[in-house]
Amino acid sequence: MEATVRIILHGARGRMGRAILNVVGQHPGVTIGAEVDQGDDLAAALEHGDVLVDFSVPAATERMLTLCAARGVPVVLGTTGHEEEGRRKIRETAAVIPIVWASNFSTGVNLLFWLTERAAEILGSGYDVEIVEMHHRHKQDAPSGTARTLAEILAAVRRAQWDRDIRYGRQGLVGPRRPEEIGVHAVRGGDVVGDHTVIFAAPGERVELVHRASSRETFAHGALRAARWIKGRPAGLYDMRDVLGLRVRS
Ligand SMILES: NC(=O)C1=CN([C@@H]2O[C@H](COP(=O)(O)OP(=O)(O)OC[C@H]3O[C@@H](n4cnc5c(N)ncnc54)[C@H](OP(=O)(O)O)[C@@H]3O)[C@@H](O)[C@H]2O)C=CC1
Ligand SMILES: O=C(O)C1=N[C@H](C(=O)O)C[C@H](O)C1
Repeated sequence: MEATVRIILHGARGRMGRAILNVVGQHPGVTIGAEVDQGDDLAAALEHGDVLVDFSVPAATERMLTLCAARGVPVVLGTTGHEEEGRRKIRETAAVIPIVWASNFSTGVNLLFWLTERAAEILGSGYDVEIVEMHHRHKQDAPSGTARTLAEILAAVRRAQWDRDIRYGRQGLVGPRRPEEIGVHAVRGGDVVGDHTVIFAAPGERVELVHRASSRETFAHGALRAARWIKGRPAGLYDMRDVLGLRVRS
């Protein structure tokens, strides 16, 4: 008999919260213990579940993590758009409780992360790399968390310097492209769930790795899979590549 996992859903009335509520019935042993949004009593809600799943806003992260750490509640963290201070809080809290922090919970995007790392290693510095993402008109943060993760992967393989080499969009007399640049471009419009393209361009050829999400339920399934995975883990910072077994350890 499999253990049950009761979810505290933070951001329950949002687009992702609703997607999770739509699919949770397809995950045997996973139930919703509490639904929390802005203005609800998160501290009280934490008494009704084993794992908190968060798809809300970056401004809510600090308090949410403080409460979860105090009560030993593991966190599956999907919210994107944190500044450095918020990112630091997530890393520090992972010393106390287990956190799966993933900019994208879809299996396909996590394969894209893996393929991007391999392609960057194989193609090398002779190829110019650019990332293009497109999302719906309501998205608050840019570039997407997924685009940031892709840029981090490329920067690590190419030993790029983040502040100098990450190039967000281009405008004006920018001059020729420096080979070290990693271009990151955000497009917004309509109801696009989430598209990401990584371009490797050299004289004479171009490789493009593309992922297109057509339903938020793909992220919801991944987040529920992560919730089941994290229950009972030791404190630490994990991501979806750990959950899926795609982590390459050197
Ligand atoms: N990692 C991944 O795979 C994915 C990540 N995301 C990320 O998830 C986040 C949410 O996306 P989405 O669902 O589209 O956004 P929505 O704006 O649809 O939902 C956000 C939800 O958070 C609630 N909220 C706002 N402030 C607080 C607060 N202080 N405490 C608790 N809840 C709060 C909102 O309530 P109210 O409306 O009342 O303000 C709303 O219900 C974004 O950062 C997005 O980038 C999205 C998809 C996949
Ligand atoms: O806000 C969204 O919608 C999405 N956000 C995540 C991101 O910022 O990467 C993941 C997905 O692309 C949808």
